[in-house]
Amino acid sequence: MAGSPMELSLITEVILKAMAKSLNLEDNCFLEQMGERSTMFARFNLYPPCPRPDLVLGLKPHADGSAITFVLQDKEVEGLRFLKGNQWIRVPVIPQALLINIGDQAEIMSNGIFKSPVHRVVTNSERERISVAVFSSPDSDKEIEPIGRLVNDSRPRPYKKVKNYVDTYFQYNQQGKRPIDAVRY
Ligand SMILES: O=C(O)CCC(=O)C(=O)O
Ligand SMILES: [Fe+2]
Repeated sequence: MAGSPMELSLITEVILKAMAKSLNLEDNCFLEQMGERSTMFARFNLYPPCPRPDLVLGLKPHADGSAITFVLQDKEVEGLRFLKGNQWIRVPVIPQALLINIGDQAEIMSNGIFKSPVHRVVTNSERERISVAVFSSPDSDKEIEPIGRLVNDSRPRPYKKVKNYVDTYFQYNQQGKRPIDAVRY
């Protein structure tokens, strides 16, 4: 499995460079905001079987606080859903695949061009499900902000400069609010 911290930090670099390229920006512009000491933390999720999936979620709706997130899903049991419009879209099981998700900090750096999608996990009445999520975030001492070239009259800048967004994220999440709203003008 691709998944050692070294490999994931290399993949983070490749993805952030490709994202910058796709917007005709300097390859390293997102990476520079990540700083020298960008961080990665892993969350291991275990969703036990639940007799009432209609009543109980495995993980409540949220968007990730990272720049990007890697998710290694269960090899057999699906459960992840992304919100598109007002519909929850099912993510299929693809054994060994790493799902890469955009987090709030990539939304901020890209001035909202890349969206950090809301997602949730449903429970399964018969089977347990496991997943591993690795959150790749900027150095907590580094200030991030929308890249200057992405700010213009038709896309004014909705986000303030922010440092240590992960802290804000957890405070807001705790209160049941969408953390990215804390850094909007
Ligand atoms: O269990 C999953 O597939 C996704 C987990 C997730 O969204 C998270 O840990 O933030
Ligand atoms: Fe998530």
